[in-house]
Amino acid sequence: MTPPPRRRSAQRPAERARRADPARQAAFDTLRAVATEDAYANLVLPGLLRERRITGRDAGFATELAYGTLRMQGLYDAVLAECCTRPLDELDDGLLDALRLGAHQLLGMRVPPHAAVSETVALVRHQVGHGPGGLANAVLRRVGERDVDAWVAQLAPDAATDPQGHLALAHSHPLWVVRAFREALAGRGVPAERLDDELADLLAADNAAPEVTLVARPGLTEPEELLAAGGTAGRWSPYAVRWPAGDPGQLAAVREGRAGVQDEGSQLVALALADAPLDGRDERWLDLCAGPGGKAALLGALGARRGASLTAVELAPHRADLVRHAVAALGDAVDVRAADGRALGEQEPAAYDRVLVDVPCSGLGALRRRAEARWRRTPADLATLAPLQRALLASALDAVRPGGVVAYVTCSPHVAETRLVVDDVLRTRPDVELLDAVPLVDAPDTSTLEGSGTVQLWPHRHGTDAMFLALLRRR
Ligand SMILES: C[S@@+](CC[C@H](N)C(=O)[O-])C[C@H]1O[C@@H](n2cnc3c(N)ncnc32)[C@H](O)[C@@H]1O
Repeated sequence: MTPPPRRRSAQRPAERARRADPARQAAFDTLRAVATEDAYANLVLPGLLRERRITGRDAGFATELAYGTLRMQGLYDAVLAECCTRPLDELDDGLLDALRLGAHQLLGMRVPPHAAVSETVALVRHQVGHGPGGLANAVLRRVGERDVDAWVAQLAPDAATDPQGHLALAHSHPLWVVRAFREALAGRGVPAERLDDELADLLAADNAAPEVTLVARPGLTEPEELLAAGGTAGRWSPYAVRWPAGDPGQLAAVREGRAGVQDEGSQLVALALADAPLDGRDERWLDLCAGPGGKAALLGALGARRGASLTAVELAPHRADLVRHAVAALGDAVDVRAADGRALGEQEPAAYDRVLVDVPCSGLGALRRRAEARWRRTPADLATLAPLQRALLASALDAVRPGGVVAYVTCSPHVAETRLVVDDVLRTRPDVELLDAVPLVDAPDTSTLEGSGTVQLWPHRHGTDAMFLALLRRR
């Protein structure tokens, strides 16, 4: 992708400093694309690394620098504001991004302070100008006077009187997200005296780089093939293999669609739907929100082994293409359609035996994967998503036959997207009952709430995304 245009102050060429090193430059360009093009860092950076042939340790450095800086931006901005004589919103945008990168090298990575400062100053001089280079030098020297714990102690609200405000700054999450997570943990039965500790663990897990997990699609390959290539066994899913390092796209099984990259939480919810007890016919499965197709590929593979076909519906045509790609190795066992899932229940009432409705959601359960997401999402998103989630679930329930099972899934633990949606449907549809999903998910502590029947996975407990699952049966 093309890096965003660079703003440069007028100066003679002789004053231009040496180029920044390629890894820092790639991280900087990623931050600029996120800010100016609404881009996703996890899509931009790998492209830049490939294009510029940045590999190995340098690629690892650029990745940690870009993603870590984006995650920790809330904390770093507070530190930078303290160290800068001018308000941050008056700074050149590129300068501010470079300062954030410098702060992460000083406070979040083991970069020697002199290198963190001098390389960032070189980046600023090259990208922004000579004068701002001086400012960057002064600000970063002040940032480096304390370590991250000392900065948190100085700048965060008092943990005793404002525990959530403290955690929000210390773990660099927006306060509304911290509050939503706390409510979600409390709603899952975490006792009051443990809430803030568990909340801190959850926020910390969001700031750690997630490991790559593969799925060996049943019938197409075995986990052994991936283990022999260097993976280690997954924790919960029998099809999961943890991939330690390197590009899994280089594996033949992944290239050929016999395996894929998939979080273990996503595998577990698809497996729970496939394993849910069912009387009678079990031949027609449906995935109502299929793009980009990870769960469709696993369900399609599981179904094919049992003689069931899968229909995969996705609204966005380009995402329907991604689903086609993901399920290509399954041949005609999966029928992919670009269509509005909200209409399907009316178009094909009571036609399916098992239905997955993995609704569009805030993604608050996958913040560790999308470094910038926490700063983009707002509480207003939940209001937009709520009617869509309810309409898709209603359509899924209409599309399933009496006796059939619907899995309502979100990649968010927010009560508005999980419990409230399920409570509403159980209140308004007497033809729907909640099944106990907990025994169908082979992982511990998915519900500390006795008898809730729904499953909540957590990054800090399970190492998965915070997936939510409710299994509903049409009576
Ligand atoms: C959470 S994602 C699904 C992830 C997918 N199950 C997987 O495992 O790869 C939700 C998907 O629903 C799609 N979507 C949104 N509105 C839809 C609608 N009305 N009908 C069908 N799909 C929709 C989005 O484009 C998005 O691809």
